[in-house]
Amino acid sequence: MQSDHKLNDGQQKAVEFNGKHLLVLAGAGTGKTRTIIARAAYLIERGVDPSKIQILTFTKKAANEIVERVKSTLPQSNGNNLSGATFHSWCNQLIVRFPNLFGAASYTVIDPDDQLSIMKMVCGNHNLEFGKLRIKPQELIDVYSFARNTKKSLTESLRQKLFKNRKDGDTDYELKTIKPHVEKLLRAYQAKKAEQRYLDYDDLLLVVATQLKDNQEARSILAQHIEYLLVDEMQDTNPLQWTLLDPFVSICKLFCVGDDAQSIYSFRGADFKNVHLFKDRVPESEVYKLEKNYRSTQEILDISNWLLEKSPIEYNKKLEAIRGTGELPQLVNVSDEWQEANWVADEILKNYTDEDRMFSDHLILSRSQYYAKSLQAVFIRRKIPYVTYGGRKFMQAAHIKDLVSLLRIVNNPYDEIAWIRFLTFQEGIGEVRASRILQQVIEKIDVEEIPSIFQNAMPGEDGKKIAELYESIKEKDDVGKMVDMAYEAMALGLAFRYRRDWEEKRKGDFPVLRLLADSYPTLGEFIGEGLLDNSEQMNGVNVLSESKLNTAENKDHVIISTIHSAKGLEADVCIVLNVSPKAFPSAWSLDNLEEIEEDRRVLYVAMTRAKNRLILTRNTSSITAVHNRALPTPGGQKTSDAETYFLNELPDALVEQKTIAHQFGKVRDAETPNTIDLSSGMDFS
Ligand SMILES: Nc1ncnc2c1ncn2[C@@H]1O[C@H](COP(=O)(O)OP(=O)(O)OP(=O)(O)O)[C@@H](O)[C@H]1O
Repeated sequence: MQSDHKLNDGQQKAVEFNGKHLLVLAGAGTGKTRTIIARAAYLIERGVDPSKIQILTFTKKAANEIVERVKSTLPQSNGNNLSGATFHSWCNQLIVRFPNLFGAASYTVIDPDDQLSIMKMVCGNHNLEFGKLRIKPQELIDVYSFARNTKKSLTESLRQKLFKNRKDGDTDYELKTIKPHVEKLLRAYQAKKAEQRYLDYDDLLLVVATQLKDNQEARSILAQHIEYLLVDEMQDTNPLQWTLLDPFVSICKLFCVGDDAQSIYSFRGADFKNVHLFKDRVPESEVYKLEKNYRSTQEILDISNWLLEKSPIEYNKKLEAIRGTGELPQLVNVSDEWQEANWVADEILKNYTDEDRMFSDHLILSRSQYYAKSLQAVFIRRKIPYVTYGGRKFMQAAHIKDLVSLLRIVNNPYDEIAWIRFLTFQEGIGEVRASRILQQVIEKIDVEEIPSIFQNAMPGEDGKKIAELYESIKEKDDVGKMVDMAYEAMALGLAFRYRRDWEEKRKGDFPVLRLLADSYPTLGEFIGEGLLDNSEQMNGVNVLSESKLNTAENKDHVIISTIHSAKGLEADVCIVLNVSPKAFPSAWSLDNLEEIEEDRRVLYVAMTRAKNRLILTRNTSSITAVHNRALPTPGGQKTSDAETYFLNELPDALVEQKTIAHQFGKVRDAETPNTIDLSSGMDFS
């Protein structure tokens, strides 16, 4: 066997497991992925028909990668019929392949955007409003999907999704008031789906699961087609997925791998009971453990182990490095995200030139793709090629889309989506009036006439101002200046529309947008790239999106990923951004122990991606900012961001700390503070 296929005794034992069902429960970097790949190859080598092996993973990317790696270990064409898929796409394939059995052949699968459109139709484009509470159609979809995935009641799902799981009298009262209205809308949504023969993603799983549970014939038909089900990332499966897997216990043999300490999808209903209760739930099953970590050096595992030990949950895990010792992880204190972005860029360029590392040796992780936006702007400016994985793209954020809609009209007056967005952004214009105006545009579509269309649409000062704005943006030939101008004109409206989190979250994006715009020669290119980002979703999972510095010839790039999309990834140098108070755990999680612990696992996943060098950055302004804030817990005690901050009691010996000097250099102050004399400078004579 080649070294890439070598297995240790524990892995080998799992691969050759001869019983019925097996769960391999093992820590980060212990070779779970390697084991699942070797298991598939082993079965095929033993004569199992590859088309009777189904590999299930969380993302399409992971499925393809595992299938390709299995094939590469086998003599040519032996693994050709091996199939790897996500739960959703597998169920879709089954529905199509067995049209009579599942009875859903003439149905159309709808994606989350279509789901939202249907819900909007059902709500009549209105948000539900009850006193202070406003429920948007998207939130209704989320509640509906959460309830079905977790198998929780509507009341419980509303409580969890809309009321942060609060259990006080006021919340109960509000819940009771809104529930009948929500129920009516959700039932109407279901009726519309049935009427138009639509299946949303969760329906795919439910159709298959229900049929298999209730119908012995269905089970025996599938038993002829599937012998082995290999499930990756078992800790992130949710109750709905378990309902799907459950009938397969009697249909075929299950081989599942997972790590309870890496369970990070409970917001989507993942339930690591699926691993903890495996033995109880699955008859004739066994659980094997793998304990040796092959990925990281011991110092990286020491800080990761320390983080888990601090948890009230017992994971019984202490990772040990096969590779021995290496560098101490670094904790780098920065004063803001721009300084952080520049420092990261310097570090990567230094590694690239002085240490002979490739760009692709670097993995940069953040909680949200959104957080890494300044970094992306700096990378573009400093010509560091990168790709991004996961998360909502910067250009997809609502406030950015609002502003860009004006630029899109300037760029292409036929762009109907942009027209609707821009027009409905204006106060007093709803979708109906916007469509009427759009009609005029489509009829005239003489670029010269656009200012007059604006004026007709909005009689008075507003229309005139917008018409002038349009003309002055059009005259500019510098994309950055166009952004400036659009922002100047729209800032007030934006600040009002997003008043809930404008200062805190959104306003700071416009300098970034400006910087991004500056790096494009034409408005068309700037907009083109922004739009491209929108088409990167497949099956609800984000796939690769490349920066414009990446051409076919340049495949060496840094990966910027959300931690949630970094499952299974590893890199020589791993930089985790903003490991600051308020971020780990998130300020939003502070009143919920389960969420705090999920955040801990998120950080654990991030840290354990590093092979040789782990760098955590921390924003020092938030260290000082948090100390006065205290939030109540449901039990009434006060906890504060400062108290719950994961790195609070981090032993000095586990990291090397650095503080990055401010751009204009460190000043040398006097050692002790002087006193001031306020009676000087006055002549009383
Ligand atoms: N027996 C082995 N010999 C040498 N290297 C190994 C062995 N097993 C695993 N590795 C290496 O260790 C690293 C981690 O393996 P793998 O990705 O399979 O672990 P994992 O348990 O799936 O990790 P995680 O859950 O953290 O994503 C990989 O680089 C892999 O090639």
